[in-house]
Amino acid sequence: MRVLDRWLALRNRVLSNPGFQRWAASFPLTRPIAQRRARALFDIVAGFVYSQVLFACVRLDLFTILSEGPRRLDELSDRLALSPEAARRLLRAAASLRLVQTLDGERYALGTLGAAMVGNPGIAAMVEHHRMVYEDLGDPVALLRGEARSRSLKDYWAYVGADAPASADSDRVGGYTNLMSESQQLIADDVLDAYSLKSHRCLLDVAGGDGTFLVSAAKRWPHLRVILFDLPAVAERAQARFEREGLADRATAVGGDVLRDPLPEEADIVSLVRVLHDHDDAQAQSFIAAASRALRPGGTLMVAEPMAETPGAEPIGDAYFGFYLLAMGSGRARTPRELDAMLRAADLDRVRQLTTRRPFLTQLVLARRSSGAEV
Ligand SMILES: CC(C)=CCC/C(C)=C/CC/C(C)=C/C=C/C(C)=C/C=C/C=C(C)/C=C/C=C(C)/C=C/C=C(C)/C=C/CC(C)(C)O
Ligand SMILES: C[S@@+](CC[C@H](N)C(=O)[O-])C[C@H]1O[C@@H](n2cnc3c(N)ncnc32)[C@H](O)[C@@H]1O
Repeated sequence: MRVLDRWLALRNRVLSNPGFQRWAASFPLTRPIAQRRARALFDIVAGFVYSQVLFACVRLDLFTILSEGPRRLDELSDRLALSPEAARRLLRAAASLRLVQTLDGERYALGTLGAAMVGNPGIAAMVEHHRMVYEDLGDPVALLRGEARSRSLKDYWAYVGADAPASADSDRVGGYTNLMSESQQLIADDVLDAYSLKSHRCLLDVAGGDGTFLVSAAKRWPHLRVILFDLPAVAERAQARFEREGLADRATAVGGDVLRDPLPEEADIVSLVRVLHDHDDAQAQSFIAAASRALRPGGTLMVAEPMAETPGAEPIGDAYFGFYLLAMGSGRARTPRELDAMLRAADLDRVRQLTTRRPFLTQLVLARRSSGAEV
Protein backbone atom coordinates (compact mmCIF):
# COMPACT_ATOMS: atom_id res chain seq x y z
CA MET A 1 0.00 0.00 0.00
CA ARG A 2 2.81 2.39 0.92
CA VAL A 3 4.56 1.47 -2.35
CA LEU A 4 1.38 2.38 -4.25
CA ASP A 5 1.09 5.68 -2.34
CA ARG A 6 4.67 6.58 -3.21
CA TRP A 7 4.17 5.65 -6.87
CA LEU A 8 0.97 7.75 -7.08
CA ALA A 9 2.67 10.74 -5.47
CA LEU A 10 5.50 10.54 -7.99
CA ARG A 11 3.19 9.98 -10.99
CA ASN A 12 0.89 12.84 -10.05
CA ARG A 13 3.80 15.23 -9.42
CA VAL A 14 5.06 14.49 -12.93
CA LEU A 15 1.59 14.67 -14.58
CA SER A 16 0.71 17.99 -12.95
CA ASN A 17 3.95 19.65 -14.03
CA PRO A 18 3.23 22.10 -16.92
CA GLY A 19 6.72 21.46 -18.33
CA PHE A 20 6.03 17.70 -18.49
CA GLN A 21 2.60 18.38 -20.04
CA ARG A 22 4.21 20.51 -22.80
CA TRP A 23 6.88 17.87 -23.41
CA ALA A 24 4.39 14.97 -23.50
CA ALA A 25 2.17 16.83 -25.95
CA SER A 26 5.12 17.30 -28.35
CA PHE A 27 7.05 14.01 -28.04
CA PRO A 28 5.76 11.69 -30.81
CA LEU A 29 5.36 8.59 -28.57
CA THR A 30 3.44 10.36 -25.80
CA ARG A 31 1.54 12.89 -27.96
CA PRO A 32 -1.52 10.63 -28.67
CA ILE A 33 -1.87 9.81 -24.95
CA ALA A 34 -1.50 13.46 -23.95
CA GLN A 35 -4.09 14.52 -26.52
CA ARG A 36 -6.55 11.81 -25.40
CA ARG A 37 -6.20 12.83 -21.75
CA ALA A 38 -6.59 16.54 -22.55
CA ARG A 39 -9.68 15.80 -24.66
CA ALA A 40 -11.15 13.63 -21.90
CA LEU A 41 -10.73 16.47 -19.43
CA PHE A 42 -12.15 19.02 -21.90
CA ASP A 43 -15.24 16.84 -22.42
CA ILE A 44 -15.86 16.74 -18.68
CA VAL A 45 -15.42 20.52 -18.50
CA ALA A 46 -17.77 21.08 -21.46
CA GLY A 47 -20.31 18.30 -20.76
CA PHE A 48 -23.12 20.67 -19.81
CA VAL A 49 -22.72 22.65 -23.05
CA TYR A 50 -22.92 19.47 -25.14
CA SER A 51 -26.03 18.43 -23.21
CA GLN A 52 -27.66 21.77 -23.95
CA VAL A 53 -26.97 21.40 -27.69
CA LEU A 54 -28.82 18.06 -27.50
CA PHE A 55 -31.57 19.67 -25.43
CA ALA A 56 -32.10 22.35 -28.12
CA CYS A 57 -32.31 19.61 -30.80
CA VAL A 58 -34.91 17.72 -28.76
CA ARG A 59 -36.92 20.87 -27.94
CA LEU A 60 -37.01 21.84 -31.62
CA ASP A 61 -37.84 18.28 -32.69
CA LEU A 62 -34.89 18.33 -35.08
CA PHE A 63 -34.41 14.54 -35.15
CA THR A 64 -38.03 13.92 -36.14
CA ILE A 65 -37.72 16.49 -38.92
CA LEU A 66 -34.50 14.91 -40.21
CA SER A 67 -35.96 11.42 -39.97
CA GLU A 68 -38.08 12.43 -43.01
CA GLY A 69 -34.81 12.76 -44.99
CA PRO A 70 -31.97 15.28 -45.51
CA ARG A 71 -33.02 18.94 -45.50
CA ARG A 72 -31.47 22.20 -46.75
CA LEU A 73 -30.48 24.93 -44.31
CA ASP A 74 -33.24 27.30 -45.50
CA GLU A 75 -35.91 24.59 -45.01
CA LEU A 76 -34.60 23.79 -41.54
CA SER A 77 -34.38 27.43 -40.59
CA ASP A 78 -38.12 27.78 -41.40
CA ARG A 79 -39.18 24.61 -39.63
CA LEU A 80 -37.11 25.32 -36.51
CA ALA A 81 -38.26 28.97 -36.44
CA LEU A 82 -34.62 30.08 -36.16
CA SER A 83 -32.72 32.63 -38.24
CA PRO A 84 -30.45 30.95 -40.83
CA GLU A 85 -27.41 31.95 -38.73
CA ALA A 86 -28.86 30.44 -35.56
CA ALA A 87 -29.95 27.29 -37.38
CA ARG A 88 -26.47 26.92 -38.91
CA ARG A 89 -24.86 27.35 -35.47
CA LEU A 90 -27.09 24.67 -33.94
CA LEU A 91 -26.66 22.28 -36.87
CA ARG A 92 -22.88 22.63 -36.86
CA ALA A 93 -22.76 22.08 -33.12
CA ALA A 94 -24.99 19.02 -33.50
CA ALA A 95 -22.84 17.74 -36.40
CA SER A 96 -19.69 18.02 -34.27
CA LEU A 97 -21.41 15.75 -31.75
CA ARG A 98 -22.50 13.24 -34.42
CA LEU A 99 -26.14 14.03 -33.76
CA VAL A 100 -26.42 15.42 -37.29
CA GLN A 101 -24.40 14.86 -40.44
CA THR A 102 -23.49 17.62 -42.91
CA LEU A 103 -23.95 17.00 -46.64
CA ASP A 104 -22.95 18.96 -49.76
CA GLY A 105 -24.92 22.08 -50.61
CA GLU A 106 -25.48 22.98 -46.98
CA ARG A 107 -27.84 20.08 -46.43
CA TYR A 108 -28.15 18.13 -43.19
CA ALA A 109 -29.10 14.53 -42.37
CA LEU A 110 -29.45 12.55 -39.15
CA GLY A 111 -26.06 11.66 -37.69
CA THR A 112 -25.35 8.24 -36.20
CA LEU A 113 -26.27 9.37 -32.68
CA GLY A 114 -29.28 11.39 -33.88
CA ALA A 115 -30.55 8.21 -35.59
CA ALA A 116 -30.26 6.36 -32.27
CA MET A 117 -32.37 9.11 -30.65
CA VAL A 118 -35.16 8.51 -33.20
CA GLY A 119 -35.32 4.81 -32.39
CA ASN A 120 -35.44 5.42 -28.61
CA PRO A 121 -37.98 8.09 -27.58
CA GLY A 122 -37.14 7.34 -23.94
CA ILE A 123 -33.81 9.14 -24.35
CA ALA A 124 -35.54 12.37 -25.45
CA ALA A 125 -37.81 12.09 -22.40
CA MET A 126 -34.69 11.89 -20.19
CA VAL A 127 -33.11 14.86 -21.97
CA GLU A 128 -36.22 16.95 -21.18
CA HIS A 129 -36.20 15.64 -17.61
CA HIS A 130 -32.60 16.81 -17.18
CA ARG A 131 -33.81 20.42 -16.97
CA MET A 132 -34.95 19.51 -13.47
CA VAL A 133 -31.78 17.56 -12.67
CA TYR A 134 -29.55 20.48 -13.67
CA GLU A 135 -31.58 22.89 -11.53
CA ASP A 136 -30.81 20.74 -8.49
CA LEU A 137 -27.15 20.30 -9.43
CA GLY A 138 -26.61 24.05 -9.91
CA ASP A 139 -24.69 24.19 -6.62
CA PRO A 140 -23.19 20.71 -6.22
CA VAL A 141 -21.22 21.62 -3.10
CA ALA A 142 -24.37 22.82 -1.32
CA LEU A 143 -26.02 19.58 -2.47
CA LEU A 144 -23.21 17.51 -0.96
CA ARG A 145 -23.45 19.48 2.30
CA GLY A 146 -27.23 19.03 2.45
CA GLU A 147 -27.71 22.79 2.01
CA ALA A 148 -29.12 22.93 -1.54
CA ARG A 149 -32.15 25.22 -1.98
CA SER A 150 -33.40 23.71 -5.23
CA ARG A 151 -35.51 20.59 -4.65
CA SER A 152 -37.06 19.82 -8.03
CA LEU A 153 -36.33 16.09 -7.91
CA LYS A 154 -37.46 15.71 -4.29
CA ASP A 155 -40.81 17.22 -5.25
CA TYR A 156 -41.02 15.24 -8.48
CA TRP A 157 -40.49 11.79 -6.92
CA ALA A 158 -43.53 11.88 -4.67
CA TYR A 159 -42.66 8.62 -2.85
CA VAL A 160 -39.53 10.11 -1.26
CA GLY A 161 -39.55 12.21 1.91
CA ALA A 162 -41.06 12.43 5.37
CA ASP A 163 -44.74 12.44 4.35
CA ALA A 164 -44.26 9.83 1.60
CA PRO A 165 -45.65 7.65 0.22
CA ALA A 166 -48.98 8.84 1.65
CA SER A 167 -48.63 12.08 -0.35
CA ALA A 168 -48.19 10.17 -3.61
CA ASP A 169 -51.68 10.94 -4.93
CA SER A 170 -52.83 10.69 -8.52
CA ASP A 171 -51.69 14.23 -9.45
CA ARG A 172 -48.21 13.70 -8.10
CA VAL A 173 -47.43 10.26 -9.53
CA GLY A 174 -48.39 11.03 -13.16
CA GLY A 175 -45.16 12.82 -14.15
CA TYR A 176 -42.69 10.24 -12.87
CA THR A 177 -44.85 7.30 -13.93
CA ASN A 178 -44.91 8.53 -17.55
CA LEU A 179 -41.15 9.18 -17.52
CA MET A 180 -40.49 5.69 -16.16
CA SER A 181 -42.79 4.17 -18.77
CA GLU A 182 -41.01 5.97 -21.62
CA SER A 183 -37.54 5.05 -20.38
CA GLN A 184 -38.57 1.47 -19.46
CA GLN A 185 -38.79 0.79 -23.19
CA LEU A 186 -35.00 1.13 -23.29
CA ILE A 187 -34.47 -1.76 -20.89
CA ALA A 188 -37.43 -4.19 -20.90
CA ASP A 189 -36.20 -6.18 -23.92
CA ASP A 190 -32.64 -6.27 -22.60
CA VAL A 191 -33.88 -7.83 -19.35
CA LEU A 192 -36.29 -10.25 -21.05
CA ASP A 193 -33.61 -11.34 -23.54
CA ALA A 194 -31.13 -11.97 -20.73
CA TYR A 195 -33.47 -14.12 -18.63
CA SER A 196 -36.15 -16.38 -20.10
CA LEU A 197 -39.52 -16.57 -18.34
CA LYS A 198 -40.46 -19.71 -20.27
CA SER A 199 -40.44 -21.98 -17.25
CA HIS A 200 -42.23 -19.52 -14.95
CA ARG A 201 -45.95 -19.43 -14.34
CA CYS A 202 -46.62 -16.10 -12.64
CA LEU A 203 -44.48 -12.94 -12.42
CA LEU A 204 -45.02 -10.33 -9.69
CA ASP A 205 -43.40 -6.98 -10.54
CA VAL A 206 -42.96 -5.04 -7.30
CA ALA A 207 -43.05 -1.24 -7.70
CA GLY A 208 -43.74 -1.86 -11.38
CA GLY A 209 -44.98 1.61 -12.36
CA ASP A 210 -47.67 1.70 -15.06
CA GLY A 211 -46.93 -1.88 -16.14
CA THR A 212 -44.71 -1.22 -19.17
CA PHE A 213 -42.29 -4.00 -18.16
CA LEU A 214 -45.10 -6.48 -17.46
CA VAL A 215 -46.84 -5.68 -20.74
CA SER A 216 -43.60 -6.57 -22.58
CA ALA A 217 -43.21 -9.75 -20.50
CA ALA A 218 -46.84 -10.84 -21.00
CA LYS A 219 -46.73 -10.19 -24.76
CA ARG A 220 -43.52 -12.17 -25.12
CA TRP A 221 -44.75 -15.11 -22.98
CA PRO A 222 -48.47 -15.79 -23.68
CA HIS A 223 -48.63 -18.50 -20.97
CA LEU A 224 -47.52 -16.09 -18.22
CA ARG A 225 -49.79 -14.51 -15.62
CA VAL A 226 -48.53 -11.15 -14.35
CA ILE A 227 -49.27 -9.16 -11.21
CA LEU A 228 -48.12 -5.60 -10.56
CA PHE A 229 -47.78 -4.06 -7.12
CA ASP A 230 -47.27 -0.30 -6.68
CA LEU A 231 -48.70 2.62 -4.73
CA PRO A 232 -52.50 2.80 -5.21
CA ALA A 233 -52.44 5.84 -7.53
CA VAL A 234 -49.83 4.15 -9.75
CA ALA A 235 -51.51 0.72 -9.67
CA GLU A 236 -54.73 2.33 -10.95
CA ARG A 237 -52.81 3.53 -14.02
CA ALA A 238 -51.35 0.07 -14.52
CA GLN A 239 -54.78 -1.61 -14.32
CA ALA A 240 -56.10 0.82 -16.96
CA ARG A 241 -53.03 0.08 -19.11
CA PHE A 242 -53.58 -3.72 -18.86
CA GLU A 243 -57.19 -3.24 -19.94
CA ARG A 244 -56.18 -1.03 -22.89
CA GLU A 245 -53.64 -3.65 -23.98
CA GLY A 246 -56.27 -6.43 -23.89
CA LEU A 247 -54.38 -8.26 -21.13
CA ALA A 248 -56.90 -7.96 -18.28
CA ASP A 249 -57.54 -11.75 -18.30
CA ARG A 250 -53.98 -12.49 -17.12
CA ALA A 251 -52.68 -9.15 -15.79
CA THR A 252 -53.75 -7.58 -12.48
CA ALA A 253 -52.55 -4.50 -10.62
CA VAL A 254 -52.67 -4.35 -6.82
CA GLY A 255 -52.29 -1.06 -4.92
CA GLY A 256 -50.39 -0.77 -1.64
CA ASP A 257 -47.20 0.21 0.16
CA VAL A 258 -44.44 -2.41 -0.05
CA LEU A 259 -43.19 -1.39 3.38
CA ARG A 260 -46.55 -1.86 5.12
CA ASP A 261 -48.87 -4.06 3.11
CA PRO A 262 -48.52 -7.77 2.29
CA LEU A 263 -47.62 -8.57 -1.32
CA PRO A 264 -49.64 -11.08 -3.36
CA GLU A 265 -48.17 -14.57 -2.84
CA GLU A 266 -49.09 -16.46 -6.02
CA ALA A 267 -45.94 -15.72 -8.05
CA ASP A 268 -43.02 -18.07 -8.71
CA ILE A 269 -40.84 -15.12 -9.79
CA VAL A 270 -40.73 -11.60 -8.32
CA SER A 271 -39.00 -8.71 -10.07
CA LEU A 272 -37.64 -5.43 -8.73
CA VAL A 273 -36.86 -3.31 -11.78
CA ARG A 274 -35.15 0.05 -11.10
CA VAL A 275 -36.45 -0.01 -7.52
CA LEU A 276 -33.70 -0.78 -5.00
CA HIS A 277 -31.30 1.97 -6.14
CA ASP A 278 -33.69 4.73 -5.18
CA HIS A 279 -33.92 3.60 -1.56
CA ASP A 280 -31.42 3.91 1.27
CA ASP A 281 -29.97 0.67 2.60
CA ALA A 282 -32.52 -0.06 5.34
CA GLN A 283 -35.52 0.55 3.06
CA ALA A 284 -33.94 -1.34 0.15
CA GLN A 285 -33.36 -4.28 2.50
CA SER A 286 -37.05 -4.13 3.52
CA PHE A 287 -38.09 -4.17 -0.17
CA ILE A 288 -35.96 -7.30 -0.68
CA ALA A 289 -37.39 -8.91 2.46
CA ALA A 290 -40.96 -8.22 1.29
CA ALA A 291 -40.21 -9.64 -2.16
CA SER A 292 -38.57 -12.70 -0.63
CA ARG A 293 -41.55 -13.32 1.69
CA ALA A 294 -43.88 -13.22 -1.32
CA LEU A 295 -42.07 -16.24 -2.81
CA ARG A 296 -42.32 -19.90 -1.86
CA PRO A 297 -39.02 -21.81 -1.36
CA GLY A 298 -37.44 -22.34 -4.78
CA GLY A 299 -39.01 -19.16 -6.22
CA THR A 300 -36.85 -16.66 -8.08
CA LEU A 301 -36.10 -13.01 -7.32
CA MET A 302 -34.88 -10.84 -10.16
CA VAL A 303 -33.21 -7.46 -9.57
CA ALA A 304 -32.68 -5.30 -12.66
CA GLU A 305 -31.19 -1.83 -12.44
CA PRO A 306 -28.08 0.19 -13.29
CA MET A 307 -25.31 -0.83 -10.89
CA ALA A 308 -22.11 0.74 -9.60
CA GLU A 309 -18.70 -0.33 -10.92
CA THR A 310 -20.11 -1.66 -14.21
CA PRO A 311 -16.97 -2.19 -16.31
CA GLY A 312 -16.74 0.53 -18.95
CA ALA A 313 -19.66 2.46 -17.45
CA GLU A 314 -18.25 3.47 -14.06
CA PRO A 315 -19.34 7.14 -14.31
CA ILE A 316 -22.97 6.12 -14.92
CA GLY A 317 -23.31 4.37 -11.55
CA ASP A 318 -21.10 6.52 -9.38
CA ALA A 319 -21.22 9.98 -10.99
CA TYR A 320 -24.60 10.12 -12.79
CA PHE A 321 -26.78 8.06 -10.45
CA GLY A 322 -24.62 9.02 -7.45
CA PHE A 323 -25.50 12.69 -7.85
CA TYR A 324 -28.97 12.12 -9.31
CA LEU A 325 -30.04 10.08 -6.28
CA LEU A 326 -28.39 12.54 -3.90
CA ALA A 327 -30.54 15.31 -5.39
CA MET A 328 -33.58 13.03 -5.21
CA GLY A 329 -32.85 12.56 -1.51
CA SER A 330 -32.76 8.77 -1.37
CA GLY A 331 -30.77 5.75 -2.50
CA ARG A 332 -27.51 4.92 -4.25
CA ALA A 333 -26.29 2.72 -7.07
CA ARG A 334 -24.98 -0.54 -5.57
CA THR A 335 -22.44 -3.00 -6.90
CA PRO A 336 -23.60 -6.55 -7.74
CA ARG A 337 -21.51 -7.68 -4.77
CA GLU A 338 -23.39 -5.38 -2.38
CA LEU A 339 -26.70 -6.64 -3.76
CA ASP A 340 -25.50 -10.20 -3.35
CA ALA A 341 -24.97 -9.62 0.38
CA MET A 342 -28.36 -7.92 0.76
CA LEU A 343 -30.15 -10.78 -1.01
CA ARG A 344 -28.45 -13.43 1.13
CA ALA A 345 -29.55 -11.54 4.24
CA ALA A 346 -33.19 -12.06 3.16
CA ASP A 347 -33.35 -15.87 2.88
CA LEU A 348 -32.21 -15.88 -0.73
CA ASP A 349 -29.40 -18.02 -2.11
CA ARG A 350 -27.87 -19.11 -5.44
CA VAL A 351 -27.27 -15.45 -6.26
CA ARG A 352 -25.98 -15.04 -9.81
CA GLN A 353 -25.39 -12.24 -12.23
CA LEU A 354 -26.56 -12.44 -15.85
CA THR A 355 -25.11 -10.41 -18.68
CA THR A 356 -27.43 -7.95 -20.38
CA ARG A 357 -26.97 -6.45 -23.84
CA ARG A 358 -26.28 -2.94 -22.50
CA PRO A 359 -25.04 -3.25 -18.92
CA PHE A 360 -24.71 0.53 -18.65
CA LEU A 361 -28.52 0.77 -18.78
CA THR A 362 -29.30 -2.20 -16.57
CA GLN A 363 -27.61 -5.19 -15.02
CA LEU A 364 -29.35 -8.30 -13.78
CA VAL A 365 -28.96 -10.23 -10.54
CA LEU A 366 -31.03 -13.34 -9.78
CA ALA A 367 -31.47 -15.28 -6.58
CA ARG A 368 -33.50 -18.21 -5.30
CA ARG A 369 -35.73 -18.25 -2.22
CA SER A 370 -34.04 -20.81 -0.02
CA SER A 371 -35.97 -23.52 1.77
CA GLY A 372 -36.51 -22.88 5.48
CA ALA A 373 -34.26 -25.82 6.39
CA GLU A 374 -31.19 -24.20 4.86
CA VAL A 375 -31.52 -20.91 6.72
C1 LIG B 1 -24.96 0.40 -40.27
C2 LIG B 1 -23.72 1.21 -40.22
C3 LIG B 1 -23.58 2.28 -41.23
C4 LIG B 1 -22.75 1.08 -39.32
C5 LIG B 1 -22.73 0.09 -38.25
C6 LIG B 1 -22.05 0.66 -37.02
C7 LIG B 1 -22.86 0.35 -35.82
C8 LIG B 1 -22.93 -1.07 -35.36
C9 LIG B 1 -23.50 1.35 -35.19
C10 LIG B 1 -24.41 1.16 -34.01
C11 LIG B 1 -25.58 2.09 -34.13
C12 LIG B 1 -26.56 1.85 -33.05
C13 LIG B 1 -27.46 0.68 -33.17
C14 LIG B 1 -26.62 2.68 -31.99
C15 LIG B 1 -27.52 2.52 -30.90
C16 LIG B 1 -27.46 3.39 -29.88
C17 LIG B 1 -28.30 3.31 -28.71
C18 LIG B 1 -29.34 2.28 -28.63
C19 LIG B 1 -28.10 4.22 -27.74
C20 LIG B 1 -28.80 4.24 -26.51
C21 LIG B 1 -28.53 5.21 -25.61
C22 LIG B 1 -29.22 5.27 -24.37
C23 LIG B 1 -29.14 6.34 -23.51
C24 LIG B 1 -28.34 7.53 -23.83
C25 LIG B 1 -29.86 6.23 -22.28
C26 LIG B 1 -29.93 7.19 -21.32
C27 LIG B 1 -30.66 6.89 -20.13
C28 LIG B 1 -30.77 7.73 -19.07
C29 LIG B 1 -30.15 9.06 -19.04
C30 LIG B 1 -31.52 7.21 -17.96
C31 LIG B 1 -31.76 7.87 -16.83
C32 LIG B 1 -32.58 7.20 -15.83
C33 LIG B 1 -33.04 7.78 -14.71
C34 LIG B 1 -32.77 9.18 -14.35
C35 LIG B 1 -33.85 6.94 -13.86
C36 LIG B 1 -34.37 7.35 -12.72
C37 LIG B 1 -35.08 6.36 -11.88
C38 LIG B 1 -34.67 6.39 -10.40
C39 LIG B 1 -35.32 7.53 -9.67
C40 LIG B 1 -33.16 6.46 -10.23
O1 LIG B 1 -35.14 5.20 -9.89
C1 LIG C 1 -38.11 4.39 -10.31
S1 LIG C 1 -39.73 3.84 -10.39
C2 LIG C 1 -39.57 2.31 -11.27
C3 LIG C 1 -40.84 1.88 -11.92
C4 LIG C 1 -40.69 0.61 -12.79
N1 LIG C 1 -40.27 -0.54 -12.01
C5 LIG C 1 -39.77 0.88 -13.95
O1 LIG C 1 -38.62 0.39 -13.94
O2 LIG C 1 -40.18 1.60 -14.87
C6 LIG C 1 -40.03 3.30 -8.73
C7 LIG C 1 -41.45 2.83 -8.47
O3 LIG C 1 -41.53 2.45 -7.10
C8 LIG C 1 -42.82 2.79 -6.62
N2 LIG C 1 -42.72 2.85 -5.14
C9 LIG C 1 -41.90 3.63 -4.41
N3 LIG C 1 -42.09 3.41 -3.10
C10 LIG C 1 -43.05 2.46 -3.00
C11 LIG C 1 -43.67 1.80 -1.91
N4 LIG C 1 -43.33 2.09 -0.64
N5 LIG C 1 -44.62 0.88 -2.17
C12 LIG C 1 -44.98 0.59 -3.45
N6 LIG C 1 -44.42 1.16 -4.53
C13 LIG C 1 -43.46 2.09 -4.30
C14 LIG C 1 -43.09 4.12 -7.28
O4 LIG C 1 -44.45 4.48 -7.26
C15 LIG C 1 -42.53 3.89 -8.67
O5 LIG C 1 -43.52 3.40 -9.53
